[in-house]
Amino acid sequence: MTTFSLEDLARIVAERAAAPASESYTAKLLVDGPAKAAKKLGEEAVEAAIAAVQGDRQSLTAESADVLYHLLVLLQGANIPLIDVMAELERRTAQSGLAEKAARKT
Ligand SMILES: N=c1c2ncn([C@@H]3O[C@H](COP(=O)(O)OP(=O)(O)OP(=O)(O)O)[C@@H](O)[C@H]3O)c2ncn1[C@@H]1O[C@H](COP(=O)(O)O)[C@@H](O)[C@H]1O
Repeated sequence: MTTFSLEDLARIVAERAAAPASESYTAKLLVDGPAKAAKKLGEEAVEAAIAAVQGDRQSLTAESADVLYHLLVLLQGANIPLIDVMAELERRTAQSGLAEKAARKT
């Protein structure tokens, strides 16, 4: 059991964004520009999907961590606070995904 949260990681990412790129992978990704972080996020998402299809729980756990970390770096670079994403997710709790999909098709 851990009390470590995505908010905790987002805080670390925000702090490391200001570090020299030679000392921080986070800072290096951000200095390289949004396309670099976006590419890494895409790669990690594909690796997570492959691990899921293969039923590899250990890899899926590790790749999911990579996906979440790289998503937070991408959000940091785009100046989108994690709380905005959480607010969007909270807004969606008012409706089931299937109902939302059906509403879009009419
Ligand atoms: N959670 C992570 C995290 N997850 C993954 N990674 C890095 O993401 C990279 C994953 O890419 P790959 O597996 O493709 O490895 P790679 O081939 O070296 O990557 P590239 O050369 O293609 O960029 C690795 O270098 C990992 O070390 C992370 N780097 C940092 N963090 C967190 O960010 C904090 C600050 O890190 P720095 O910014 O490096 O100080 C750390 O203490 C962690 O809490």
